[in-house]
Formats: sequence, structure tokens, C-alpha cells
Amino acid sequence: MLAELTANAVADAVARRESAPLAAVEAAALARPAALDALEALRPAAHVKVIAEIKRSSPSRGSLATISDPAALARQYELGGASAISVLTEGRKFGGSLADLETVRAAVSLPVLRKDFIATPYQVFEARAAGADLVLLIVAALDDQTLRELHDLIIELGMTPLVETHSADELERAAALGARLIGVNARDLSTFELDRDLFGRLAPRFPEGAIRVAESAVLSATDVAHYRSSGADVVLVGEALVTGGDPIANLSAFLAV
Ligand SMILES: O=C(O)c1ccccc1NCC(=O)[C@H](O)[C@H](O)COP(=O)(O)O
Repeated sequence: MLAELTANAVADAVARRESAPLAAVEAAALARPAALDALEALRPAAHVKVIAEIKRSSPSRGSLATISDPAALARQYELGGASAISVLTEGRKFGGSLADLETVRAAVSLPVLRKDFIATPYQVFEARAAGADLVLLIVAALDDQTLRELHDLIIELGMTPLVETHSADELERAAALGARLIGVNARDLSTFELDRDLFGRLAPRFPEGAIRVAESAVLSATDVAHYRSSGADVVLVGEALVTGGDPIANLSAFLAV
């Protein structure tokens, strides 16, 4: 499934390139005000930090929430104390778009993550052109050379890569890049199986000084507490915030952990 999602995302970017050629997107990326400092926003603190996600649907869960106004939801996340906003920009399975990212960027003063299946420099330029401050790189989807190339391009453009892993080997590959913001996704992106204990098993292997992000499978404050006690500096939460009623109240509960 991960290979299919990545291939689709690249095909969609190739189609967009017909109307927005690389040179135009590069120019738009370079014309943007500087990206916000996500490493500072997510710096380890006495309390856990939350990256709150705008997520309409997913391959594993189907339709989650309508979200007709992503800017309004992002503002609620900001009011609720999120430290960054994740915007799923993949259209086919997640119902997202770069337009969502742009509208969220304009609505909040928090760093914004482009969460997608990034495999080409074009998608990185698109992310910056839409106002992203962070870009997700999924280690399992990329060979070492592409991973390095995209990682370095993201930094060159002033953004922060969030390097996502799901095994000790992938964590080593992230460490070899010098990644400073590393996630462990509890969700196996090929089988959709969830393993909330994976973060805890991998936490001791994080490179010194890297910010540790636990991604997926937070349904309650108890799950946040579990990740926090396993060493997470940051949790990335989607489903629980878009389906759980009042996002501000839910964030407060998560941040009180
Ligand atoms: O969510 C999915 O079903 C999914 C399937 C395949 C690739 C990626 C997928 N999700 C992306 C994410 O990693 C999550 O949206 C994110 O970590 C938040 O997860 P959750 O809080 O469990 O919604």
C-alpha cells in the first residue's frame, strides 16, 4: 500500500506539473516569507507537545470528518495549544490538497507540516510554495540517495524534515542523515496494523539530541501518557482530534498529561 500511495502521489505531482512547471513552483517557493522554526516550536519541554492533524479520511479508517473549513479547525488547534499543524495534502485517499495547506498557513502562526508521500524535489518545492514549514519524509518509501537528496533540499529551503520511521533499521537510516526531528509511526503503512509499543522499543535508539515524535494511534489522554512515559517529546494526532468533538477540550486533555 505504501508503494501505491507514493506512486499515486508522484503521478499526481507530475500531472500538476503540466500547469505549474518546476521553474514556476521553484520561483513561488523562493518568493515565500521564510519558513517558521519548527525545531524551536517542537523543542523538548516539561510538557508533551502536540502536532495536530487535519485529516478527512484515510485508507485504514475511510471517511473520518467532513472538515469544510480547514482554516477554522487549524485556528481551534492553535487556540487549544498545539505546537504545529499537520495537513494531509494527499487527495485520493485522504481527501486533502495543497490548497488546504495554503489556507491553514494563512490562518495560523504555528509551523505547518506537509504530510504526504514525498518522493521528488518537485513536491518539496510545492510544499514551500504553499507555505509549509515542515515536510514529511517516510524512510520506508525512499532509497538512501533520494532520502538524502530530499532531506537536504528541505533544509536548503529553510524548512524542517520530519523523518518518519517504523523499525530500528529505518531509525538508523534517519540517524545517518543527521535528522533532528524523527518520528516513529505506530501504524505500519503497508498493513495498517497499529503497535503503540513500537515507539517505546525504539526510543532508546534515537540519536542524541533528536526530537522524538510518536505518530498515530492516540485515541485518548491515556495513549498520550503512554507515549510520554516512553520518551516522546511530541505526539502527532489525527483521528482523535477530527472525530472527538471539541478539539480545544481534547487538546487540553492531551497537554495536561
Ligand atoms: O491513517 C492511515 O490509514 C494511513 C494509511 C497509510 C499511510 C498513512 C496513513 N496515515 C498517515 C498518518 O501517519 C496519520 O495520519 C498520522 O500519524 C495520525 O494518525 P492518527 O492519529 O492515528 O489518525
